[in-house]
Amino acid sequence: MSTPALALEGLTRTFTRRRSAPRTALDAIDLVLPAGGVHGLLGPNGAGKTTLCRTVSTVLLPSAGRAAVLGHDVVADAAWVRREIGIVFGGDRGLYERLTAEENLHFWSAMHGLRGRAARRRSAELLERLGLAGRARERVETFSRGMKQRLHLARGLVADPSVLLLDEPTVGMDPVSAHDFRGLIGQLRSEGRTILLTTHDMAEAEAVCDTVTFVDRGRIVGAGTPSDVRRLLERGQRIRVYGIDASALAVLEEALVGAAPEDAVSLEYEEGAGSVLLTVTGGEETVAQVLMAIVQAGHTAITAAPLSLEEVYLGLLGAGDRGMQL
Ligand SMILES: Nc1ncnc2c1ncn2[C@@H]1O[C@H](COP(=O)(O)OP(=O)(O)OP(=O)(O)O)[C@@H](O)[C@H]1O
Repeated sequence: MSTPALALEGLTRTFTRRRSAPRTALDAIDLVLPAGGVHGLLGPNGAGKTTLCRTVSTVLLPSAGRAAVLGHDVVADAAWVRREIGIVFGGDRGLYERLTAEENLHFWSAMHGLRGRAARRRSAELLERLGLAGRARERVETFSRGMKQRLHLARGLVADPSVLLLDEPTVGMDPVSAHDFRGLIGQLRSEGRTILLTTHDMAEAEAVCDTVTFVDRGRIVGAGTPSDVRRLLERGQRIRVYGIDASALAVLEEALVGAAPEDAVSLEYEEGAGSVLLTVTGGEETVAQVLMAIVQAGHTAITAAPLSLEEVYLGLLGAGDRGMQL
């Protein structure tokens, strides 16, 4: 097998602070990602995505375990790793707002050892490529979120890295800019680069990634391909049962006991509407058993709809403690 782009072995990062208990942001992560392609790291706020990017990019030291980029250890071979990777963080960090786009890129080119004409050529190339040539001489503070993110990406590409870490790059962008930015990610992929993309947007992961790894509370809770994600989306239903009063509710609750695992069904009684909303997470079989139990309890006024991305995602994260496999 060729050298993986990223190999994490028991990677752990704990933050210790004087007055509070230590916080484990990465908890013994094992992960191998092949060279080439877009690899998504999906997780909610606080999952550990940024800490992982910062550790892999040598900004933070691991507390335990190891991480290697293209076979080079991020601690022992930090200088090599820094040369070989590009980092793009979402949000406002890392750009000099008072400088123009061009000045920012000249600065970052200089940081990578490019001077004079070489720096100017590289900056011009990147500004052109990222659709910013027309605004090259304007201050970054006048840019939209999408333009700033494209400039961030230009900055990440200055050293022509083979591995790019994109940490929530489309956060705060309008849908059109986010769509265009995903197009750029596709282009970078087709040039043979490896892209690690963190996001909390499941649809984004499905749209651009070759593999997705779900993280929650510093641990990996699932991994698979976008078609696994698609299957997840098709999993589970929201079922509404009408014509329910308090006594019918008790009967229905009883009928559901044993029909499906307890944590696969959540029930919300809407007294005013006289209906019950059941959120069922699980495969087709679980949904079928729940529907059967409802019908057997004497109800036929039922509607069912697939779960939203958000609901499936939360269901998956909830399953993390049980060691979920996609
Ligand atoms: N410098 C730090 N000092 C103390 N705790 C930290 C530090 N950086 C991160 N943490 C904690 O580590 C955990 C993981 O944070 P991290 O920023 O890596 O998550 P994330 O998945 O990137 O979330 P977000 O999407 O909100 O950026 C959180 O509980 C966070 O509070």
